[in-house]
Amino acid sequence: MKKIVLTGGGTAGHVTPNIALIPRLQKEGWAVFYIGSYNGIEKKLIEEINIPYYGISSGKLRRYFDIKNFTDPFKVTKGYFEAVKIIKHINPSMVFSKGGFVTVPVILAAKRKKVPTIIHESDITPGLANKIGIPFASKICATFPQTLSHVPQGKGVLTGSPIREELFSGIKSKGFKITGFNNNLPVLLIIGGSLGSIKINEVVRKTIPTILKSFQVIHICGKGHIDPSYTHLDGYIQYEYVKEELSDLLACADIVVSRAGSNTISELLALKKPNILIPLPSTVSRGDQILNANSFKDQGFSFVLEEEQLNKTSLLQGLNEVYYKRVSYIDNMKNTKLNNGVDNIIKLINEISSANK
Ligand SMILES: CC(=O)N[C@H]1[C@@H](OP(=O)(O)OP(=O)(O)OC[C@H]2O[C@@H](n3ccc(=O)[nH]c3=O)[C@H](O)[C@@H]2O)O[C@H](CO)[C@@H](O)[C@@H]1O
Repeated sequence: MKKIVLTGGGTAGHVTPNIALIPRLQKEGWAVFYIGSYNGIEKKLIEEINIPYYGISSGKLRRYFDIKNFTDPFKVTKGYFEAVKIIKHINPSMVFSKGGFVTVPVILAAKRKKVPTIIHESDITPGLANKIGIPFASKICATFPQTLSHVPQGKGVLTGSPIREELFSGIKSKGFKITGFNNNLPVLLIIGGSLGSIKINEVVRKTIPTILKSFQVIHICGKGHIDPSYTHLDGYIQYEYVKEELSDLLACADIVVSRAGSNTISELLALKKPNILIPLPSTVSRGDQILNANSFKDQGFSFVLEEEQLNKTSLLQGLNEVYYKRVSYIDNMKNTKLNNGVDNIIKLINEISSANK
């Protein structure tokens, strides 16, 4: 049986694309294994779907000074030796890496064991872990066409982001049943990235009495960020993180407010959900979400609100504007050439593994 190792972790955005590929890989006869960190979000998400999971030591790679810069290289080195051992044991014919720090030792170990690697880059510019991995990879899959100019010529392939199949089969009435909502007012879904967003949560809660006059609100606020003092409000429901129910919740959402993580926005585009994007600012990231958001705005898919401008007034204006123009946003999204990446990536995996026999 052909064996493939998937790797990626740190945030859900580095795991859900791998999860999207698994059913198709299995259908095509691949035995799937996963390498992630000892305790990252990937461990929970992957073990839940019964894929053999191997944890390795993982350290963060930083471009800035931090006292941990002195200890993390040892963790990464330990992770490398663990990954070499695991890859030797599994003996896969392919490694597929979705990025995140934990993937660096895995890619280096695959190189040492002469196993070809494919990397997927979801954002417009490659993150640090993928930058380190790119020279060792056979191909780099990209969500955005602009990414191809950031990778060596001949290595980049525009595949799109793999999207979990179940997201396309959400049922509106089930979403209503889960939330207790109805058809009387439109539904607004708020999702602050896989970890939530304290800033978005804060402004949403300040504005909620006014928002509730026009919308019913599903608020996915991140682990540990549910505020019990708002649970009594009619038409407002909070979740920390949503798993299989996400498809039904999205099915009943008329518009969405979101961070601009690449996977979430690819999902919103695929499901044609008019949206307001509030990208993670460049003060706390490399600015990848700002590029993602502006690219979606330029294509007429999204309304962008910068976090620096986010307050009660701008949020309410944005909601009014997007709801009022929702049909034109949906029309723009119908014309996209950015597609679900599952087919393209599976094809590439099969091609590279056959060429390497
Ligand atoms: C803080 C940070 O580092 N953010 C990065 C991270 O974002 P983050 O991990 O937030 O990534 P994305 O928005 O890309 O993906 C989140 C994934 O989790 C899923 N989900 C989320 C919430 C929930 O309750 N249930 C659920 O299933 C979404 O549907 C999506 O599939 O990776 C992205 C892809 O490289 C980058 O663009 C982001 O800049």
